[in-house]
Formats: sequence, structure tokens, C-alpha cells
Amino acid sequence: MAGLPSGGAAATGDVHRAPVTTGVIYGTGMSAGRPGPETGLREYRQAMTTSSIDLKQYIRGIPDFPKPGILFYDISTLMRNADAWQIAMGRLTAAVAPWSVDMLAAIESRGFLTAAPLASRLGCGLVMLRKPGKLPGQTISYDYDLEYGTDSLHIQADAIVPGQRVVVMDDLLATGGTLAASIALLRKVGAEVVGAATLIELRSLGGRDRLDVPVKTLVAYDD
Ligand SMILES: O=P(O)(O)OC[C@H]1O[C@H](OP(=O)(O)OP(=O)(O)O)[C@H](O)[C@@H]1O
Ligand SMILES: Nc1ncnc2[nH]cnc12
Repeated sequence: MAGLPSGGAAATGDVHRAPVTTGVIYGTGMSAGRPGPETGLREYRQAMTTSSIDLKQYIRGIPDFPKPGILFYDISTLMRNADAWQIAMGRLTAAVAPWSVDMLAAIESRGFLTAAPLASRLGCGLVMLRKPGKLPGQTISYDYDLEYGTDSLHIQADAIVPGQRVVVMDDLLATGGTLAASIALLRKVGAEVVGAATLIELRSLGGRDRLDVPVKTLVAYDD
């Protein structure tokens, strides 16, 4: 399928979507109701992606997880709300679409959640960047330093056709170490990395300064 404009989605995927019962968005900025006889699906999608709602209200901050002193930004609460998640994916699609992407690269594990719906909306391919021992067949790896110790990301050796335009995706940009390693790995297999995109950015950690590609994020926290 050809690339869809911002927020577009394959009709079959939406038509069979389970009805939303949480309804948090209604009365908080959404102007359209459920798709039905009086609101067409196209208008509904349009309203969802142009909505001015603040996605922060759906992201939960959990103190001291996974260790003391860390404020964990939990996207589970955003994903649980079908409308809020739809809006988030619509906005991310609009941000990434201008890069004319051949392939999205999804970072394990929460990056899978943002990249898969986007690849479907953009009509582009999807490849996984995984922790060691997860991908079958020949893989290429890249080792990188963590605060304590090292980690490694792998990609299937034949995942990228050299020169393909690739955008790397995750849920959150913190120090930028994971995205920097992902970009290095993608270049190792011949990708032209044209950008990186995440839902959340923790600005105070300066992660985007470590990256030598354009970065788009939807929601930023300064603390
Ligand atoms: O910018 P950085 O400092 O590198 O941090 C961001 C990374 O940390 C989190 O992943 P985590 O390692 O918690 O794995 P998960 O996605 O499997 O939960 C997050 O999903 C990013 O991948
Ligand atoms: N504060 C944070 N919340 C959620 N995921 C993270 N990954 C790295 N830092 C994080």
C-alpha cells in the first residue's frame, strides 16, 4: 500500500477496532464522538489526529522504578486508552512521514510498540533491533557501554538493503545511549539513517545531543 498521509490508517484495521469503554478523552478536548452514522470514519480519524489533547495526562510517572531515584515514565496508561494511543500514533506518523522512510527499525522492547503501528500507517517495512540470542539466522551486533557494564543489540544480517532510508524508533529518549548504538548498528549494515523518533524525551539528560541525525519526539519532560 502506498504511504498514507499523516494519521491515515488502513480502513480494515480501524473498522474492526474494539469499542473503547474508558472514554477518558471525551470532554477533554476531543471534538468528535464515536464513528457512527453521523460521524464518518474519515472525519473521526481526522479529529483524532488533529486533537489538541495533551498526551502527558495519559503518561504515568512512577517514582523509584526500577531503582531508587528513577522516575519511570510508564506508557502503559497511554496504550490502555485506545483513543489516546490512536492520537499518539497519528502524531508520530505525521512527524516521521516527511522523511520518506523505506524501513523503520524498532528497538527492543518498547520500541516495538511504537514502530509496528507506524510502519503499518506509513506503508513501509519494519525490522527489529534485539537483545542477544533473540533473532534467528545470521546477525550483526553492536556493543555499547551502559552506566554499569555493557550491552549489545543485534540485527539480522540481511534485514537492510544498503542505502535504504531508515528511521529508528523507541518509546523514550533518555541519555541517548540506546539510540546512538542503534544508529551505529544500522550504519554497520549499510542503512542511511535519516532520523530517530520517540514518544517521550527526557530533556535534562541531553540525549539528543549524542545523536547525529534529526530527532522527533512528541512529549518532553524537563525534570
Ligand atoms: O536513552 P537511554 O538512556 O538509552 O534510555 C532509553 C532506553 O531505555 C528504555 O529501555 P529499557 O532498557 O528499559 O528496555 P525495555 O524497552 O525492554 O523496557 C527505553 O525503552 C529506551 O530503549
Ligand atoms: N525514566 C525512564 N522512564 C521510562 N523508561 C526509561 N528508560 C530510561 N529511562 C527511563
